[in-house]
Amino acid sequence: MKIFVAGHRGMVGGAILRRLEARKAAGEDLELVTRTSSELDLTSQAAVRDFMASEKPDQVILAAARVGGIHANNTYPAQFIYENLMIECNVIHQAFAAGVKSLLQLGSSCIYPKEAPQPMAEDALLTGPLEPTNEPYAIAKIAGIKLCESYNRQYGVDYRSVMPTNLYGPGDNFHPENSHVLPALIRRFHEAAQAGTEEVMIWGSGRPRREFLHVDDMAEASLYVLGLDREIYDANTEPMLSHINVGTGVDHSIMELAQMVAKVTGFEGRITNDPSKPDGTMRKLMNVDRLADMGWKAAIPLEEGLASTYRWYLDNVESIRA
Ligand SMILES: NC(=O)C1=CN([C@@H]2O[C@H](COP(=O)(O)OP(=O)(O)OC[C@H]3O[C@@H](n4cnc5c(N)ncnc54)[C@H](OP(=O)(O)O)[C@@H]3O)[C@@H](O)[C@H]2O)C=CC1
Ligand SMILES: C[C@H]1O[C@H](OP(=O)(O)OP(=O)(O)OC[C@H]2O[C@@H](n3cnc4c(=O)[nH]c(N)nc43)[C@H](O)[C@@H]2O)[C@@H](O)[C@@H](O)C1=O
Repeated sequence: MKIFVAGHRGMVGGAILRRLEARKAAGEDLELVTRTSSELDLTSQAAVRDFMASEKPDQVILAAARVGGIHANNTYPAQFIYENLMIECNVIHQAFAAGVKSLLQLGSSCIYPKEAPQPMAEDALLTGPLEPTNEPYAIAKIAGIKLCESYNRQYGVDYRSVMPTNLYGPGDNFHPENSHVLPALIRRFHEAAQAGTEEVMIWGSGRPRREFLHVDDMAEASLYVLGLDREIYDANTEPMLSHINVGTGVDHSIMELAQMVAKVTGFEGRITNDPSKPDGTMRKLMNVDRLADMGWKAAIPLEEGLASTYRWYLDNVESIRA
């Protein structure tokens, strides 16, 4: 089985690759193909066509994307919609053209309407307006679902989509502005604890609620969904609804998260709010019943994942990106 993991240097692609490498080391007959973005720019149609035509993988895992937190999405909307649409169109179409029968792509919980009923089930897709801070990214991710659905319908291939909640873990992006909240707070609280600062500011009101899934759970869920028998998959995905939520089913307010990060990093000062920064969606808790019915549940509790991610951050603080 020859598998192309697109985005293997990223947080999710890296975790998926580690799992596949472990399976290969345990004796599974796997050939793993990877390319960095400088070796293969997935926004280039010609480059992706030539790559797929020459490599002809059996399976493709699409974990490459333009990714970032609320500020990055709000500041670079053109890059978020353009690059993600191009990557999805090129990888999905050229995989099909090269005869790839099985593909898994990653979307995001931001595909659901801003006011979707909580917890958000898969059938909430396209039932209302999106959250403005990440609408361009969400539109691209919805297009990815529809691409897979359409190729499945017209050509009978097996292209599946998973919709992760907010992810965190080793290999995350700790950039002070462009990252997601959890790595941003690890860095900010760590630096404040080291410097003996009395106050740490968190963006927005602290009231929005988010669901956090460890990337190792996400990698396991991705390979689980990809490996499911067609009958089990079909039995759990209605016709025309080819995506599956991946989360924990539990959420926390941003202030609760900040208090947890303060504890882990040893910060003992005050936590204050910066109301000039956007809250974004107030709540986006996933309904994860469908994946539970298929037999998969998240295993890493947030407290444990936070502590191990902080240890990873300490071990890698000199070399992490940003
Ligand atoms: N992080 C999160 O909280 C969430 C992530 N997701 C989704 O999960 C997937 C993976 O995200 P994550 O691992 O966090 O993202 P990262 O930013 O950690 O990694 C993304 C990877 O995509 C690759 N990439 C980006 N642009 C290109 C390009 N033009 N050509 C080739 N490769 C490219 C990069 O490769 P290189 O390093 O070689 O430049 C990078 O390693 C994405 O689809 C994302 O939307 C969904 C929900 C939440
Ligand atoms: C995964 C998901 O990620 C993005 O959506 P988001 O969930 O809103 O992302 P976020 O992690 O950046 O913020 C979560 C909450 O936390 C608050 N917050 C506090 N302090 C910091 C802070 O220091 N940094 C950040 N980034 N947020 C902070 C912040 O104001 C917000 O209320 C999407 O654009 C889209 O890309 C997507 O799919």
